[in-house]
Amino acid sequence: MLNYLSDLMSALFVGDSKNSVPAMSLTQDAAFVDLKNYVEANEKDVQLLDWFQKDQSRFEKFTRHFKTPDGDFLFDFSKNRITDESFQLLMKLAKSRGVEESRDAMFSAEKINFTENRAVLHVALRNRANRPILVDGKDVMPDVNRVLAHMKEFCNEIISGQWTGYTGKKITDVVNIGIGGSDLGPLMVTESLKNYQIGPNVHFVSNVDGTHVAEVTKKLNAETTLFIIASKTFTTQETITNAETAKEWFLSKAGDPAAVAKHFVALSTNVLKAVEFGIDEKNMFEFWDWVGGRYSLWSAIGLSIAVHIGFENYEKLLDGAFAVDEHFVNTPLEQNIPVILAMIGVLYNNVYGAETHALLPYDQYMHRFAAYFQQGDMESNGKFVTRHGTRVDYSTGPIVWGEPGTNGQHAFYQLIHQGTRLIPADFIAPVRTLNPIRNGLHHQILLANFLAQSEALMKGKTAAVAEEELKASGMSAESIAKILPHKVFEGNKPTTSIVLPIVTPFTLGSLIAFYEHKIFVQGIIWDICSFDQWGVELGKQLAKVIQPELASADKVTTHDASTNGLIAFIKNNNA
Ligand SMILES: O=P(O)(O)OC[C@H]1O[C@@H](O)[C@H](O)[C@@H](O)[C@@H]1O
Repeated sequence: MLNYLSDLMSALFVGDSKNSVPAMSLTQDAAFVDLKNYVEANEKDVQLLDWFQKDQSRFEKFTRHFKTPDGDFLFDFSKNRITDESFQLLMKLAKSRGVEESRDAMFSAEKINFTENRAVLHVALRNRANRPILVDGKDVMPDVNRVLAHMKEFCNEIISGQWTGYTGKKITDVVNIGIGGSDLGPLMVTESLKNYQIGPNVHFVSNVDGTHVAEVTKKLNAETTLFIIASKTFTTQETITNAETAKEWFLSKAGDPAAVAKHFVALSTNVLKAVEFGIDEKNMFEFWDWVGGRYSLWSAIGLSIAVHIGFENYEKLLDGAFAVDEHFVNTPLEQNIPVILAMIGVLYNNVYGAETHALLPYDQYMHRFAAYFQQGDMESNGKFVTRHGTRVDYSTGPIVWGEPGTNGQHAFYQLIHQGTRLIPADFIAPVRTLNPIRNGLHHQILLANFLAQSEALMKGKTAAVAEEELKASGMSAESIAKILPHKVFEGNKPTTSIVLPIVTPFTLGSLIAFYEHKIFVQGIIWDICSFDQWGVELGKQLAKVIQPELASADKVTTHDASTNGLIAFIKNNNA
C-alpha cells in the first residue's frame, strides 16, 4: 500500500519534470557513498592545522572572491574539513544530484514547488536584466515592473511629504504588520540598513500577543502614522487580528473612516481579501503565488524597506541579489559560492553528523540576520519526506541559530569551543564599518575578535601549552594538575569566514542571495521540496479548535490529559 502510494505521488508530481532527480536515496547515491567512505577513511581524524602545514596554497585554493561595485567579498572556506579530494567528491555529488538541472528548472519557471503546483520565482523579482520569464506561457516581467513602479511612486510621495495623513501632516512613522516571511525580511533588512534611512521610521508588529501592537502604537501619533498590512494570503490570523486592532486604534484617534485610505496600505497576493478589509485598491501592492513567503522581501513585501531607505537604495538591494543570481547560474560548480557553501554544509550534516549551523555576523546592524535565516533555512529544509514521497534515511535541514559577535562570545561560544558537539559556523564580517568612531577603534576590536575566534576554534590549545601558561602564572603543581584538563581546547572546529567590504544595500542583497541559493542547493541534494511549509499548518488547525474552548465556561475533556490539564489550569486561574 505504502509503495503504491509513493509510486502514485511520484507519477503525479515528480513525473517527467526535468527537475526530477534520480529516484535514488542520497545514501544510495554512489557519489555520496564515495564521499562518505573517503572522508571516514582519510579525513575524519585529521587536524585542520596539519592540512595548512602540509599545503602552503590551502588558503588560496579554498577562497573565492565576489566583486561588487562596493568592493570585493572574500569567502574563506579553508578552515573547513575539506581537502582537494573531498572537495572534488562534494562537487561530484552536486553533479550527481542534478543541482545544475534543478537550478535551471527554477530559473526557467518550472513548477518545482510541486506540492502547491507553483513556480519558485523570487529571482524574477530581481531580474534586473528584465529577461522574459514565462509562467504558464505569460511573461511575468511586465507585472513585476508595474508593481516596482508603483512602489517607487509611493516611496517618493511618502518621503517627499507629498503624501499626507488625515490632518495634512507628513508621514513620520510606518508600521509593518505581518508575520513570518511578511515580517522577518523587512525587519532584518531595515535593521541592517538603518544607516541608509532617508524616509520615515519603521516599526514592526508581528506577534499576536497584544503587547506587541500595544507597545508599538503607544509611541505613535495617528496623524503621521502609516500602516502597511503585509500578508501573502491575507488570511493569517495573527496579521489580520493585529491589522484590525491597528484600525480600531487609528479610528479611535481619527474618528472618520474615510481617513483610513491615507493610513493603511496592503501588500498581498489576495486583492479580494485586502479590499474586503477596507484597503483602497489603489493602495494595494500586489505580488504572486510564485513568490514564497520567506523569499518575499524582493517583492511588494519589501515596501517598508523601500520607504525607509528610499527606492534607489531598495533597487540596489535587488541589484546585489541579481549579481549573485547571475553568478549562481553562470559559474562552474567548483567556483560557485552558493554551491560550495551548500556542499560543505552537506558534508557536516550527512557525513560528520552535525545538527546545527551557526550564523555569526560581526556587525551590529545585522543583529536579526540569523533569525531571518532561521525561517529561510528551517522552513525550507525542515522536511522528512523526499520529493518521491518516501521517508528520508538521512538528516536534512540543520538547526540554524546565532547572535551577533561579540555578544555571542560572552554567551554561547563556550559550548562551541569546549562542548561535545560539532558546530559548523559562518563568521560574517565587514572590512569597513559604517560607524568608524574613535578613529575606528571599535571596529578594530570587533575584527580582532572575529579573527581570533575562528583561529581559536581551529587551533585549540594543547595540554602542553596550557600547562606552560599555568606554570608561568606561578601556580603550584598540585593546582595545575587539578585545573589542566579544563584549560584544554581540542580545536579542529570548522568555520567559514565571509568578509564583505561594507554593509550596503548592494552587498546585503548579495549576501542574502548567497544563502538563499545555498538553501536551494541543499534541498536538491536531500531530494526534498524546499518551497512549501505544510509543517506549520497542524498547530494552526488545533489552535482554531482550542480558542473557543478557552472562551467557553465548560470543562474541556476532548484532548490528551496534558492539554486538558493546561486548559483547565489557565481557565481556573483567569478569574
Ligand atoms: O504572508 P502571510 O500569508 O500572512 O504568511 C505569513 C507566514 O505564515 C506562516 O504560516 C508561514 O509559515 C510563513 O511561510 C509565512 O511567511
